[in-house]
Amino acid sequence: FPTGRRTVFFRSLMGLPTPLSGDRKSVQVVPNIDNSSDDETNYNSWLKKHPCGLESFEGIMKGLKRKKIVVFLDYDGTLSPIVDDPDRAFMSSEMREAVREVAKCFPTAIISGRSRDKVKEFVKLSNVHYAGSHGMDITTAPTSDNEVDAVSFQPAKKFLPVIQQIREVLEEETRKIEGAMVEDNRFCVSVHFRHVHERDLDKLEKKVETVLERYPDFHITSGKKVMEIRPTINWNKGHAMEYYLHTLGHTNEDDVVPLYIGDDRTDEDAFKVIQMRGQGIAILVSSIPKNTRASYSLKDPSQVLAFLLRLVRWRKLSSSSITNPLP
Ligand SMILES: O=P(O)(O)OC[C@H]1O[C@H](O[C@H]2O[C@H](CO)[C@@H](O)[C@H](O)[C@H]2O)[C@H](O)[C@@H](O)[C@@H]1O
Repeated sequence: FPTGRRTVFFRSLMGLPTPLSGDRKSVQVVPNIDNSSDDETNYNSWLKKHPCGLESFEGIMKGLKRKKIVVFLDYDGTLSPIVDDPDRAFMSSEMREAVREVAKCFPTAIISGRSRDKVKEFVKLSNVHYAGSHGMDITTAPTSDNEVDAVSFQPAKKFLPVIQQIREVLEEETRKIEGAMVEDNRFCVSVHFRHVHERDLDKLEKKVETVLERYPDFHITSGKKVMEIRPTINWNKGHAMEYYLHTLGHTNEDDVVPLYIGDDRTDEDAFKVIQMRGQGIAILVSSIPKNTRASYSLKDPSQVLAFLLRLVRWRKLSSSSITNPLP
């Protein structure tokens, strides 16, 4: 990176304000001035470019009655609100029921940065497909009660022993930085800094960078107050989405419409795939303006819930109107 870009990159990585900084809960390094009316104006003008998925629902679904919709959902920040403790990012029972119903109507996959086991433990549904580690650990749902998830693709499998080694080194190196937390996401590792004091952020960043110098096959991506260490392979959430479309038998079909809802930078890879396909619905979950490839937006997980419920209602009404067309 040239120095300027590098600074912007690391500032964004550390959650510090940048020209594109997205997370409202970023560390406050500027005086606390009340900018709420500016914020609202900016959000409203951003909404014109990325209209609310609820308000645009009819327009989005127009002409899709006979199409095969395949639903993809991110977990943190989409199905569950962002909370302080990653181990307590539970989804509500209403959300669980809504996802269960969605999955009865459409093939549905959850693609998360978490380890697959952990996200499944949170979601607790057997009728959805799960992909953990940002799509690097893909399974398909059982087709009968006595089956288990079938592991279908793990493109980073050969890195597994090294990833576990990196996790141990990071745990050791960051142990003395108060608030830092290392999370094992199986094919990737998260270093959380939500609770790290601002004065220690640089130190943490340098420690993680120094560790990674020893592992040239790995790189860091950034999420919400988290550094994600992952193997450098050409595989992301967008590839995972395409993999599912292929596995579910929807390759090259013109009438297949992927619908992806996600809140984070890693979800942009899936939005990009949808944009390139020229068919599909990409929805960003955000309560602040963000640079995104998604066409639509939802403010927070409560709007995601409302959208999913509406989707189920729409499917039920549209299938009855297809089976029993009006005279
Ligand atoms: O792809 P996702 O399912 O969105 O996973 C991305 C990361 O999500 C989790 O961290 C984020 O949510 C936590 C709980 O709300 C929050 O405390 C943390 O600050 C956020 O970054 C998860 O813990 C990470 O491992 C995932 O990489």
